[in-house]
Amino acid sequence: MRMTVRIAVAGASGYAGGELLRLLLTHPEVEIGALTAGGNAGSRLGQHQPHLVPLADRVLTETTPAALADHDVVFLALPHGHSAELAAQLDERTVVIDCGADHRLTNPADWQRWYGGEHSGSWPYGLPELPLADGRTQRDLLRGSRRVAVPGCYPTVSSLALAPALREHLVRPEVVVVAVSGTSGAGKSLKPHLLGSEVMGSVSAYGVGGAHRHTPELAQNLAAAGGTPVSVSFTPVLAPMPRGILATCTAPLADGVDADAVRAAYQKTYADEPFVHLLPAGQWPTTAATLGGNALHLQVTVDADARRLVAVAAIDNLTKGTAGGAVQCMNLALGLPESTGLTTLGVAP
Ligand SMILES: NC(=O)C1=CN([C@@H]2O[C@H](COP(=O)(O)OP(=O)(O)OC[C@H]3O[C@@H](n4cnc5c(N)ncnc54)[C@H](OP(=O)(O)O)[C@@H]3O)[C@@H](O)[C@H]2O)C=CC1
Ligand SMILES: CC(=O)N[C@@H](CCC(=O)OP(=O)(O)O)C(=O)O
Repeated sequence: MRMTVRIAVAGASGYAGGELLRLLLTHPEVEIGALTAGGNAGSRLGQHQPHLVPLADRVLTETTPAALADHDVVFLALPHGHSAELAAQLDERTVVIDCGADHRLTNPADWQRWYGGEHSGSWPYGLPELPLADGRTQRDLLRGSRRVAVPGCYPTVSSLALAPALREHLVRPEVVVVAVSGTSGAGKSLKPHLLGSEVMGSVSAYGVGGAHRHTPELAQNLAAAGGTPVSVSFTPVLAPMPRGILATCTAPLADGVDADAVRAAYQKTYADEPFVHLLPAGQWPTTAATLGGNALHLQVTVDADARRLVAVAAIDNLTKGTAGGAVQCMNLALGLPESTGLTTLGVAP
């Protein structure tokens, strides 16, 4: 049965907001309502998102509860800390999907340590494919939900790369993740380390030594998968490309585990997942193959000498890593088929 879902996007001038609109424009059940921004309210959307031609002449309005009222679904693509107060003023029946971090962490002490200030509480975590220790997947907690916290882009790719190994107890719960990201992960606002002359022709680590705020989010996800606390060493790396993340994830193998057991577990876990693409043995993910699509490309093997599992995964940080994941969650919340309006097709070369 066809339904018309009226949606609003707060933060429509930003990278995440733009990607949401690119996907929602081809979603068969969606009608696009309010588009809001901060300082850029009053300007044309086409000035900020020239690729969204059908919406070019829409004018951005201020981000207020009144502007977002009377929509079936409100996407919040705002900087951290802006969602809670706004969401509290929206009707409880409205589906609110927050791309920011405000409601991702379940432990208030983690929120205080990594973000500071009062914790606004947690919402169902929007990573449908995440396998859980009790045999369910996270999508079971998202069906019909009126509030969803979309994951950070690094936790999306690295959680799905490692979760099957933890759930099947193929590794010890001590993981190491090194993930290379394109610059759009940092948003549009001006940051000195993201100036063209600083980024071009160079790859650099940041947030080194367990200092990145995605560390507790990843630990939370992997604990949910394995049913036991997981120690996480996470190092993000910035690369001179606009989109894409490649995460290399390793963990010590449990006794007796070999490559066949690892591959079988990953095949079983993701066999029916439309957006997790386990590559044929020997083929390794590239960010280029994921661009513009909602697929996570994954490969896994063992390093027999080092006795470690090695999983490598790639996503488009703005699609599967933000907006595509958010649309999956909207579909689940509304009872639509989860893949509606989404594609695994990338853009190449
Ligand atoms: N980029 C990514 O890969 C990912 C982003 N996210 C999350 O999505 C959210 C948006 O990120 P992103 O799009 O990259 O960021 P951008 O900086 O590109 O966009 C931010 C948006 O928020 C608006 N905004 C900023 N301040 C205010 C304010 N005070 N009141 C109302 N609107 C405001 C901006 O409007 P204006 O143009 O008027 O300033 C803009 O539309 C963040 O929480 C981010 O953490 C999550 C996963 C991945
Ligand atoms: C390259 C880059 O700077 N990436 C961002 C992560 C973006 C992301 O996933 O977002 P949230 O802010 O929603 O958690 C960073 O490291 O802060």
